[in-house]
This record gives sequence, C-alpha cells and structure tokens, in this order.
Amino acid sequence: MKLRVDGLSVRFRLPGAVVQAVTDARFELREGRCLALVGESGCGKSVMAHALLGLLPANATVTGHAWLDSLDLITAGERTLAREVRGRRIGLVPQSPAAHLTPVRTARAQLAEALRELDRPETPDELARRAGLRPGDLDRYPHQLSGGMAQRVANALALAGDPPLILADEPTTGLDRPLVEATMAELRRLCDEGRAVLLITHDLRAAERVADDVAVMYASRVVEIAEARTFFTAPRHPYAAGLLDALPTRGFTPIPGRPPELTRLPAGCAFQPRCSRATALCDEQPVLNGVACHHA
Ligand SMILES: Nc1ncnc2c1ncn2[C@@H]1O[C@H](COP(=O)(O)OP(=O)(O)OP(=O)(O)O)[C@@H](O)[C@H]1O
Ligand code: NI
Repeated sequence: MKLRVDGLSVRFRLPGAVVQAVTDARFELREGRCLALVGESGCGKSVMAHALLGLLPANATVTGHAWLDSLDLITAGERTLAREVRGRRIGLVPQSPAAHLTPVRTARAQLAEALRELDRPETPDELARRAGLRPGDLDRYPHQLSGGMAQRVANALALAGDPPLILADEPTTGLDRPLVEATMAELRRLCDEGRAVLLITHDLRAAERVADDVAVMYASRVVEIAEARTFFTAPRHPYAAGLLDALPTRGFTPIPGRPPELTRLPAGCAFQPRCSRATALCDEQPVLNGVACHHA
C-alpha cells in the first residue's frame, strides 16, 4: 500500500470569496508508517483528509492527484469511493466521533451494520474488543457513551473493514491523558501490524510518541516534512520551530500574531508577517524541498 498525494489543492467557493483550504500538497505514506499532520486550527488538515475520501461539500473544487496504489482518489468518482475505498481501503476516524454516531441506535447496532455492509465475518463484540471496548458498552446509545467510549466506537467503525490506511482526525480531542496514551498506543499497534496511519493532530506530544514522519501545515500548505526524530530535535521551518517552542515542556513561547485568512493569502510565504527571519526573499513563494523556506 502506498498513498502518494501529488499537487492536491482544495478551494471552497463562498459568496464573494474563495477559501484556499489546501494548496499544492505533496507527501507519501507507506504501510507500517505513521505520518503526523500537524498545524494550527483551520490550516486545512481535516479538509485534506476529507478530500482523500471524496467527502467534501458541493462548494469545493479539488485539483491534483492522490494515488492510492494505482487508483487516483481525486478522479475516482463517488461510486468507486463508496464501493471500494471508504471503509475498505481507507478507514476514517472522524474529528468528532459523537457527531458521526447515529443517536437513536446502540453502538452494537451501528457496528453490526458496518460489518454487514462490508461483508465482514466478525461479530460486533469481536470488533469492539479489538478497539478496547467491553461487550457491555455496546448496549449503550451514543448519548450514554463517555467521550472516550464514543472515540473507541468510532475507532471500531473505522477498523471494521480492516483497511490498510487509517485517517485519524484529532483522535485524542477531549480525552484525558490515560485515554490519549491508550489511543496513541493503539494507533502505533495498527502501524506495527502493517497499516499506514495519517494522524491529524495539534497534540505535538502525541505526534512525537507515535509518528515516524511529520508534515507541518501552515495556511493551507505543507511547509515541512521530516522524519519525526529529526523534526523534534531540529525543526527547519521557522513556523515548525515556533510550534515546538510553544510547547509547555519547551519554554511555552507562543508564536506572535495569527495565521492569515485563507480567503486572502499572500503571493509569497504566508508565514512572513510572523517570522523573525523574514527578508525580501519571502515575497516569493518558497518551494517545498523537505522544507518550504528561503532561510532553512
Ligand atoms: N464547506 C466549507 N466552506 C468554506 N470553507 C470551509 C469549508 N470547510 C472548511 N472550510 C475552511 O477550510 C479551512 C480549513 O479547515 P480544516 O477543517 O481543514 O482545518 P483544520 O486544520 O482541520 O483545523 P482544526 O485543527 O480546527 O480541525 C478553514 O478555514 C475552514 O473554515
Ligand atoms: Ni480538523
């Protein structure tokens, strides 16, 4: 299994404005690897994941390619995505699991339906056990599930079709530390079993624990891609360095300023107004060659 995202861009048309949510994204992800996609709220992480699955609303325009082996997810069409990709080749752990569960049906009924649709021989109880749920939890309705349990049900749903690629969108939001640890250990186990995981998170500590590689997004663009070990010891993009310096364990120094509006992105480096190293060079868009910065 290999995912190769190549020049992927997403635009949303709004009345009187265009949102550049993802711009010219390029990265690769192979089986057995976990790639953490990090960056501030609103930089385009979830939109990228939804683009891969054909789950964007009608006001979105997607260009570029995303090769899942020999299938281009961007041109594949709804029928192929629905029949062959979603749940079978790519599992999505959504950003707000509670919102993705059907309120009027028990967890067991929802797992059973997913397994039936995917023609899986497993029972809901077997699937639940793999996701760290007890069979008794399955008799609950979504509103009776704690945040952690809803997360596990969402994980179980994402794993129902045994997909080789998992997109996990903020899988630890709202969880307390022990559950964060458990979820991260689970994602790592999925990789070690040979799956590929795209972990979307703003929890850099979590990313450091499980990721093999890190991609940093800023204002719709990937601005740095590196092996996790290298990234966490020596980030190259000034924005990446700023993110790490903002961690409580590393000085708690926030990056000054705010990201730009995605409806009004500058022609050059979008981080320029917040960057202490900016020069006239930054008026030109830097190309991504591991890092997209004229000074790195
Ligand atoms: N349907 C839409 N129409 C217009 N703009 C949209 C739409 N969906 C998302 N956006 C915009 O696209 C941008 C990227 O959103 P996205 O959800 O990918 O951010 P994110 O990086 O996942 O942030 P977070 O960490 O908060 O989840 C945001 O500015 C958002 O407002
Ligand atoms: Ni998101």
